[in-house]
Amino acid sequence: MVGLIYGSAALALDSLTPSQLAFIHALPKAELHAHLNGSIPVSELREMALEFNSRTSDKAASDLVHDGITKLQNGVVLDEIYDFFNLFPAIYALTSNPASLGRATRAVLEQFLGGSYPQCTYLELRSTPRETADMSRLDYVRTVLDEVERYPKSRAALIVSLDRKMSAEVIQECVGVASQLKAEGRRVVGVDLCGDPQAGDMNILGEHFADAKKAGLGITLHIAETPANPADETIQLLSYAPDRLGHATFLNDEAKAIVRGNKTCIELCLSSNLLCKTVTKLEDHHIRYYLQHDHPIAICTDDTLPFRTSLTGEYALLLAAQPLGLGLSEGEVRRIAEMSMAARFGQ
Ligand SMILES: CNc1ncnc2c1ncn2[C@@H]1O[C@H](COP(=O)(O)O)[C@@H](O)[C@H]1O
Repeated sequence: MVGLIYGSAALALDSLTPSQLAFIHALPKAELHAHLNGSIPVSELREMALEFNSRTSDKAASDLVHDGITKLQNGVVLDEIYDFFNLFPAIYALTSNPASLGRATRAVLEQFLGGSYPQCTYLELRSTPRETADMSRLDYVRTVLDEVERYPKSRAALIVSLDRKMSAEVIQECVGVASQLKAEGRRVVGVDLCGDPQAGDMNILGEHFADAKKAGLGITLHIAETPANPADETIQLLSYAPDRLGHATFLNDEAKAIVRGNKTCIELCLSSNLLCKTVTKLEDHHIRYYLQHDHPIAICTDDTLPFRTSLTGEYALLLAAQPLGLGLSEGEVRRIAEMSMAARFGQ
């Protein structure tokens, strides 16, 4: 199933010739940066919302869900990136027990890996373990893994996300859950740091990332996603020796030198950055810098639900002629896809 897409990615996709589209479909590529609760197909979420509202007598919860889903269906317009995080309470109300979380995960996996033209060859899905009245964080991760592991190892794996707002105790619990499940042979391949880019204390993270590394997990961090992220925070996050980085939009020269020296793969999400207004226009996107330096990158979707995009759409933004796309050659796009496959944690 390929979800409907809108905006820049849809325009770029529409401008491609049939042979260019066939080229993108045939390209082996990895989706390495997709947040589970931000990637639920809107049709599935709408059904889940109808069922939720028919069951609940909690008027406030029902209104929250109704308003949230209506917004997502109509297309979200964000004034700035911080508006984005307000979308999640409505979605979280719908994925708060093992049955609904499993159902949402199945739909996300099918969206990326199913159909005649799967969006990607391999998906490294990520999600933040949530404790609710109906599940512990361990139950949460097990529920997601049960769905991920329906696909072969060569197609799907899970990254456990840590939210910047989590306390040290909860971070320790999440890294413990990820390490335990990996040791049990479950398909957890890494940990991520995500959430509101201005929240949290980045000083508490070092020992937990060291533990994750010891457990054999890859580390990816959302870094310098906004201009408000201070340079010393970025340098501190880089000192945790991440294997990949998300966004890395506002790196200064010192940070760029470290990242280039370590050849750290950058997960780039073009539509996400444009819609969150951290990048003004496609031609100004920091992908250009990394391409100029032949630095490892992976093109990813981030959150297909609010950003109304798909991985095929994001690749169309690479290939489409300017001004709809970056006008890269098929050779350049192939090289980018190869870099995404080379940066998988679960190889
Ligand atoms: C715009 N770019 C972004 N920057 C930072 N964090 C993001 C994000 N997009 C999503 N998330 C994080 O992922 C969670 C949803 O998926 P899961 O509940 O984990 O499956 C969001 O609540 C947010 O913490």
